[in-house]
Amino acid sequence: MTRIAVLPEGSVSHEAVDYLLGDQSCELVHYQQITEVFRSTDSGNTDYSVIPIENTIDGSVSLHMDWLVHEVDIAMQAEWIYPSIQNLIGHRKEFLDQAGQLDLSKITKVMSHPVALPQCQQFIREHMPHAELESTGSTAEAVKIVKRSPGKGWAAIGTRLGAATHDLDILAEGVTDHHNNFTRFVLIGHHPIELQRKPKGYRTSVLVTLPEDFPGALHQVLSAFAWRRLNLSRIESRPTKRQLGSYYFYIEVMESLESVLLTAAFAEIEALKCQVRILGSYPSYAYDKTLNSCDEAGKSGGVLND
Ligand SMILES: O=C(O)C(=O)Cc1ccccc1
Repeated sequence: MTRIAVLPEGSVSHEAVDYLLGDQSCELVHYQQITEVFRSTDSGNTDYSVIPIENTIDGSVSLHMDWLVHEVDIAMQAEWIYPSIQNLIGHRKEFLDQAGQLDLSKITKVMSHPVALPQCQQFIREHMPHAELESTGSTAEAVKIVKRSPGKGWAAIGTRLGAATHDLDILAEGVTDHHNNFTRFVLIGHHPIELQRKPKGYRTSVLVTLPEDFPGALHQVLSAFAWRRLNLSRIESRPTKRQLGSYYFYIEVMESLESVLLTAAFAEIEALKCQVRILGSYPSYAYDKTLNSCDEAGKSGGVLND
């Protein structure tokens, strides 16, 4: 059976891969840290890894992008987006006032994944301005730590599945500051994956490194796509880590590598003496909330007082 490495049970990544797979059965292998998720497919222990790479509010997940580029050589085989509708989770009875109402200002520490905390900044500032913030390897790990530490006034930001997995209370739901909050995930592996779901299109991700001392090089790279009417969905510069001021460009094109237009564009870019490294050419799946049993969208956010 296909084995897929993913962050712990109850993490956003776990919900997201469940959603992508639907009824398709695969064995999920859970790891505490994203570096272990990467290594697992790199060493052949699993066939694929689930990696969150971009978020509506926080932008690129730089650590994960850097691992994809510098630490492993594993192709992107699918991408999809999934909503991050986070919840505040804790031991409810710790935060009740004398009237039996939930008082979130009693919370002393909020723990979560570093991508989830910035998504809920305003909510945290408004309801628990004095709480300390602490990053964990995943939202699910934060829930687990809170579960094991009753009486300390700690709370976690995490998923419904995380609260259910660790049998902890949801204190407030939909606590992200912007409700149109999605995360883009990629499935990386050494072979294409057959999914039952129908893709909405194809994408190709590529790294382009410009030659030194070449005025207008980026302009010419972009022209190779533009005049062929190839749409780009993302472009980002990242340090090569070789010397200060040296960057590569991560570019996503909304086209499959089977397109002759795209291969011609890459040939043109290489003729400009740029280095082209293809990270993957893969199907892209749209989000359809009618297919999602975990979906909390549509619920009004707020503190749960009953
Ligand atoms: O920590 C998790 O649950 C993850 O899967 C990483 C993450 C965190 C926040 C938004 C999307 C993914």
